[in-house]
Amino acid sequence: MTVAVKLTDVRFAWQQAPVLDIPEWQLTSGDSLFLYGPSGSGKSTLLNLLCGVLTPQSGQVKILGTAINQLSPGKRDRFRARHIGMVFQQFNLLPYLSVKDNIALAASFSGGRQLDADWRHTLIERLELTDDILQRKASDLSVGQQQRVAVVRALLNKPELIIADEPTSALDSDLRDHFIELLLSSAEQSNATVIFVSHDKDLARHFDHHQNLAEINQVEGR
Ligand SMILES: Nc1ncnc2c1ncn2[C@@H]1O[C@H](COP(=O)(O)OP(=O)(O)OP(=O)(O)O)[C@@H](O)[C@H]1O
Repeated sequence: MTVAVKLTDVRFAWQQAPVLDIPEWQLTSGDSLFLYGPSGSGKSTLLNLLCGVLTPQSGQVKILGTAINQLSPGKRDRFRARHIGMVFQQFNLLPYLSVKDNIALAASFSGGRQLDADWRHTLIERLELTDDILQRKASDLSVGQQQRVAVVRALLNKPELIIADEPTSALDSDLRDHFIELLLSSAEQSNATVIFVSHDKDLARHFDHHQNLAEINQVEGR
């Protein structure tokens, strides 16, 4: 069993206000985790530490054996592009580009990885992005369609770690379940580790493990 994520003595504060104090936390490669906790408890902050968008004031954030918080900003960006797929609340699609071009743009950030054209095709089919959708501008899509494009983009480069932050908040319950099944089965095909944050506890049943952030975070009242 290899370790995908390992945090040691991680502390993070926003302007002197402590948000996270995590003595130790780890995830095994290929696991899927549903992470929950009340609003303001630090879930998004933790995800941003995992993908190196934020760095902790102390401690170590190891992703796939690399201490991401100790890399220079440029190396961190390259590491993220190569190894981490992110599906966040705002899908970060470029509104004036077509869906096809949004996907092509993600492929160009592959961090030097060779794009697998068959995998791209499989993802587009699984997430039911029809030719009509592929030609449309991202700004003309429904929220559900944008979410599906965001998943294709996140999985395209076969990242070892997939981080999703409330990606299904705008979907009805049938679409939501379908979306998660697609996300998880696509991740499984590339043996990726998945961390999924949501307020909706009903979604937990899709995941191997469930954890309340309060179980690993020692900051009082979070
Ligand atoms: N950019 C920021 N500047 C200052 N404080 C921040 C910033 N982002 C978050 N915080 C604070 O950090 C704490 C944790 O916020 P975070 O967004 O990580 O929580 P969360 O669990 O993801 O919440 P939610 O479920 O509502 O999205 C909150 O008290 C929040 O006000």
